[in-house]
This record gives sequence, structure tokens and C-alpha cells, in this order.
Amino acid sequence: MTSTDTRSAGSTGPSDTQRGLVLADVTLTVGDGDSTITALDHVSMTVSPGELVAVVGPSGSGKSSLLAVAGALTTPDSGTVLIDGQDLGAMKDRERTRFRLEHIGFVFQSGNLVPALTAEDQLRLALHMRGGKPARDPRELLDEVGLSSKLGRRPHELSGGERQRIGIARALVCGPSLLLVDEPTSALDRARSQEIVELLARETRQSGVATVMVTHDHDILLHCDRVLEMIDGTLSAGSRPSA
Ligand SMILES: Nc1ncnc2c1ncn2[C@@H]1O[C@H](COP(=O)(O)OP(=O)(O)OP(=O)(O)O)[C@@H](O)[C@H]1O
Repeated sequence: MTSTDTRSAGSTGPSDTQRGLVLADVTLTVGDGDSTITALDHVSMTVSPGELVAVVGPSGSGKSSLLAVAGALTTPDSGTVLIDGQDLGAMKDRERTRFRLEHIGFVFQSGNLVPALTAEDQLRLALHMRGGKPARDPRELLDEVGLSSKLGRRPHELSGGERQRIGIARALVCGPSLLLVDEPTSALDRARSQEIVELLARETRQSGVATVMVTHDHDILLHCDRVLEMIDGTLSAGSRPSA
């Protein structure tokens, strides 16, 4: 099977190549016994700081597996995963969990907010779980995503788009190196979807985070720096609709 390294142009030296996400020849098999499936088949990719990369592909092609491996939730059978030059495979379980809290932000399909918490407290909880000094001020970040007037609202008092904005702010509040985003627009109409991906693109650039977004929504690909396509566990350069 072929693997495609879709490194972006513009890297300037060894220290630069170490930053962001690097997957090198990663293979993951899932299931057991006779029903083993190769979910990721010799996958290589890099995502630089400040770059938004979309991953598209049919259902069952391995997109969630890719996020799980990049997010230090699943350990691949072989290959290397580096985040800011740190090798996830060389870490013990506890170390990897701590690394995930400190360096990786997740945005889920429908926000996955805590129902009882206000917008501001969703971010404060994330900071509390990570511990240490706050990386970003929750109020400033909520202002940046357009929710300064809704700090005290709970999820049921917000629209789907607003909940997704909080999900994005929560994923960024600890100042991650890598942002992993799973179908962020699946519950939104077209206009809200455009707003959410524009926000993700802006935050990716402003905060210099390396962002990987899995999506089925081809209308939002224009806002991404690159599009990769996953088919049967292999990754190749995909096409982006023209403006
Ligand atoms: N724990 C598991 N046990 C067995 N098979 C699994 C497991 N997890 C994933 N798979 C299989 O691995 C393949 C890749 O799954 P994955 O969830 O990564 O695909 P996907 O592209 O994210 O799909 P979707 O777009 O439907 O979410 C599929 O064939 C799936 O059935």
C-alpha cells in the first residue's frame, strides 16, 4: 500500500520540522481473531503549527482511528507519532495521559459540554483538570469566539453553533500544540457551519496550533489549508473545491 507524506512547504529547519504533528508509517489493526481490520495502513502525515488540515473519506475508512492515534488515545501497532518532537510511543501510560491533557485539544461532533456548567465554567473545568498556570484567560477566549455576552449560560440555553464555539474555546484554553476536531459541523446548518470552520481557521492561525479536522462536509473545505483523503486506511492528497 502506498503512503503519502503531505508535508507543507515553507519549513525552515530542523527545529521547525519537529513542531506540530508528525505521523510516520503508522499502522493500526483493530478487532481480534479472524476479524482483524487494518484501520490505518502505513499512514504518514505532518501538520505544521498554524495549519488547518481536513481529512475526508468514506465511513469506515479510518478517520476516527487517525484521530485516536494522533490524540494519544490509541497506540498503533507500528510507526511513530510525534507531537512537537515528543514521541508518544516512548512514553509510559501516565506520562502519555499527562501529555494529552497538556498538549492536545479535542473538539467533538456536538460540543460534548457538561450540561450543568456555564460557558465560562466549561473552560475553567478544563484548566482545573490540566492543573498548572492557565494558558489562556477563559473570558478573553470566549470573547474571541463571540460569546462574551453568554458567559453565564448553560448548554441548554445556547444554540448548536454557540455550543460548538464553546467546545472550540474549551479545547484551546490549555494552549495545546495539536487540535483534533471530529465532524464539528454535522449538527449545524450551512451558514453556521461556515462560521464554525472560519473560526477554527482563524484560531488555528492566531494560536499557532496544528489542527486536524475530520469532516464529511465538503462545503467547508475551502477554509482549510490542505485536504487529505482516507480510503481503506491509507491517506493521500485530496482535492479542495475551488473558490
Ligand atoms: N474497536 C474496534 N473493533 C473492531 N473494528 C473496529 C474497531 N474500531 C474501528 N473498527 C473498524 O476499523 C475501521 C475504521 O474505523 P473508523 O471508525 O476509524 O472509520 P471512520 O472513517 O472514522 O468511519 P465514520 O466516518 O463512519 O466515523 C472500520 O472498518 C471499523 O469497523
